[in-house]
Amino acid sequence: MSTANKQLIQIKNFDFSYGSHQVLFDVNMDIPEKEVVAYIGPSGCGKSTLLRNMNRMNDLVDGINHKGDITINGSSIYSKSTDVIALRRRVGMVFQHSNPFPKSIYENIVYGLRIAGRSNKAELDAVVEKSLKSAALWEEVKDRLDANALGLSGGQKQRLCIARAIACQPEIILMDEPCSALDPLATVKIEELIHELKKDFTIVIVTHNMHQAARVSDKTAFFYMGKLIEYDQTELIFSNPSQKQTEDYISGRFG
Ligand SMILES: Nc1ncnc2c1ncn2[C@@H]1O[C@H](COP(=O)(O)OP(=O)(O)OP(=O)(O)O)[C@@H](O)[C@H]1O
Repeated sequence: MSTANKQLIQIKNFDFSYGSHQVLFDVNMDIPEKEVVAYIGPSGCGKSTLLRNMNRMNDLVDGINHKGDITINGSSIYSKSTDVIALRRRVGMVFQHSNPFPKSIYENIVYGLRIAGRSNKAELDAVVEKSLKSAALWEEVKDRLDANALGLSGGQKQRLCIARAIACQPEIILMDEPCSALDPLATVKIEELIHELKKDFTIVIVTHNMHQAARVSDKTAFFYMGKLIEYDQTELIFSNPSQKQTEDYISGRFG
């Protein structure tokens, strides 16, 4: 049973502000290992901000403040001893608009490994094949690994970005509206991929697409104005939410 999975990520009494603008209020949430959690809620409710805190991407923004904590495997990501680069390797990220580097398909995948000083060709070749297979892209690109990644289709570029994240052997993959720029067919492929990936990874996905949240996730969190209103099994959220705001949102009455 998926509910028996251990809690990998714990978000505790988490507040977050950009300067004087507080955008998250006392968020508490446990995320189980090897499950998919969807963040839903109206625009500006703080979903992406929370996601970007989980690998400290927000550190790059000036004037930010947080209270509370986020732990992974029991260790605070904010502790003085946290190596932020290593954290971002453990907690990979895929963005709304795919962002391959203007390099070959091969070099995109091994980019993180090269930065980490790994240069053994046999090792890199193996990582490229494994990562592209995991991202369901290998068959489409195995004969043109030296081709520029910018020549791939939108859906292929997004799967390449997922493969690039996988190559760093993360435990967690954060996805910020990964399908919003894709056509329905490419979206289906990514959703099927998410099902496969959860065998090996814990996935948190921000989506505006209610059907997508219902299809891909085990648990769903509904946010409204920076507060976590409801967090439960996806089936329950979509069939019998306990909060009226959740019901109004998923039934399209607001947002
Ligand atoms: N870098 C930033 N600097 C200042 N304010 C920001 C920054 N990023 C986001 N915000 C503000 O924080 C609030 C929450 O934004 P966030 O992007 O987290 O919401 P969201 O729920 O993901 O929205 P959307 O669904 O539209 O992407 C918004 O008011 C937004 O304007």
